[in-house]
Amino acid sequence: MHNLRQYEVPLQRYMAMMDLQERNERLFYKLLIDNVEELLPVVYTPTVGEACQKYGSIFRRPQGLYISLKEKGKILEVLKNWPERNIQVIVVTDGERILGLGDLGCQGMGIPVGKLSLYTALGGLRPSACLPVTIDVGTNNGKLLNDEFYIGLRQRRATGQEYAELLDEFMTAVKKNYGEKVIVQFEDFANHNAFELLAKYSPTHLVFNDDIQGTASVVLAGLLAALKLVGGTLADHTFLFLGAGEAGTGIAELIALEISKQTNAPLEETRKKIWLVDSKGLIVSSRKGSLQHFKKPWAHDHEPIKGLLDAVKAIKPTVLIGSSGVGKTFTKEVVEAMASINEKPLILALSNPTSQSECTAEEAYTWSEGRAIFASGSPFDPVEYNSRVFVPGQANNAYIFPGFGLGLVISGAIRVHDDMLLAASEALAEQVKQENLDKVLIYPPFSNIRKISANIAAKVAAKAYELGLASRLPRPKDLVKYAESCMYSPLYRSYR
Ligand SMILES: O=C([O-])CC(=O)C(=O)O
Ligand SMILES: [Mg+2]
Repeated sequence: MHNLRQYEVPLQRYMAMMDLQERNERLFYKLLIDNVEELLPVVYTPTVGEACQKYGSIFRRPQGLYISLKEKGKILEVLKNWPERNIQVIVVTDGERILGLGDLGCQGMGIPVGKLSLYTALGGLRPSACLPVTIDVGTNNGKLLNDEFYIGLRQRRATGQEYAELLDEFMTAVKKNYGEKVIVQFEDFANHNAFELLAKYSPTHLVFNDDIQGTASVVLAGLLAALKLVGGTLADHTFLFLGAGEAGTGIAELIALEISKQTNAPLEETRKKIWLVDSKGLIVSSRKGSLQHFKKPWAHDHEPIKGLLDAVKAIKPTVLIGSSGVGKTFTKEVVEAMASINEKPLILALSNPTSQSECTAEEAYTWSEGRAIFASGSPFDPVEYNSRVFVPGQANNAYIFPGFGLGLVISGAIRVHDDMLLAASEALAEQVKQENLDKVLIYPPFSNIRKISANIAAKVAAKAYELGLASRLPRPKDLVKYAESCMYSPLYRSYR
């Protein structure tokens, strides 16, 4: 840590950590686990975003497995080339929508690598059981296509049938090579592919889209915890989203599902408390004809409204959620409008990395005169306002996917079910203590994350057993203890 702290530039710390992962994996994990709050922003969001942008020029040794269009017809062979046989989790991207940074082609490899290092450090999966994969179908990023250091195929993205066939060969090869119980986590695909891939492979594979489902679960957990500060039930709230892509519609759907479970009202009804704004304005029924299919459930009856500020004034939300990937969109006027409608406005600026955050923590607290309950996808330091210290929460799927995956592994689950996402949310919300709420913090600190992950894993596994989706029998009695006993620790053995 002493050596690492000599570097002042975050990207240099990232490179030093990647070198360490290559040189001494056990020490890498020991360091990451013991200094999780300090190192998470280095190996993960936000620094991993910059690393992906500059991946070609900082490239030293390959990490992960690249599968390109050139491997078509040979993907099973390529998988067999990977030195580890016993894979439990794959994180795969095609690099088309890396965080809120857009198409970074196969430089997106930083994301599967980073996510999987959290699977090990936060969720306790063995490093050798983790396989990062980047599917290289080209890139539409002109800057990268002309960059002498670009490491991927220099062509525009394959689409349509060519794309679908490559992905299908990959999914088939994965199941053939690793069996039914390998988790495939889709990460940072563009909307048009993300929803389709999830729908297509959910019935036959153990698949999970972190941007749709993981983000939804972590946000729902924060909302459940926030109810202890604002009072009422979820059904008493009105939600407004800026951004109607994977995160926005995924979160909206999970909130609607939870309200429906709590109140026995049908989903079509509970969805009506949730409004979404996209780049063309409020999503309303008159737009239905031209909406992408994943937005259609959110087209409620209302006059058309163009901008976010007018939408806030018209809808009067109690909760404002940013999931558009566009930074600085929660302006002073927007936050002030939220603060004039609500005594304690709940504001979540989820887009990553920090540059894409809808507003900063300081802006949220200052513009709301210290009344906002705020969390963000990327980390922000505590803020002092009017001699009070506010600690912003990090509403990042890193809280959920490692424990969620551990729960799938320890139960031998063969499919993901929405009820498991709800179970994960409840498990995370339970870990928010009064001392956190006293600081207006709606997430627990990351310093306890392995304990949190074990609890999430236990709840997810319990749900898998309940639903008849678990294949590891008999069911262990104490699932928390069992989860903990399965977790990898980078221990140094004593030989004396
Ligand atoms: O990687 C993160 O920090 C969260 C995430 O999945 C994304 O922004 O796409
Ligand atoms: Mg993501």
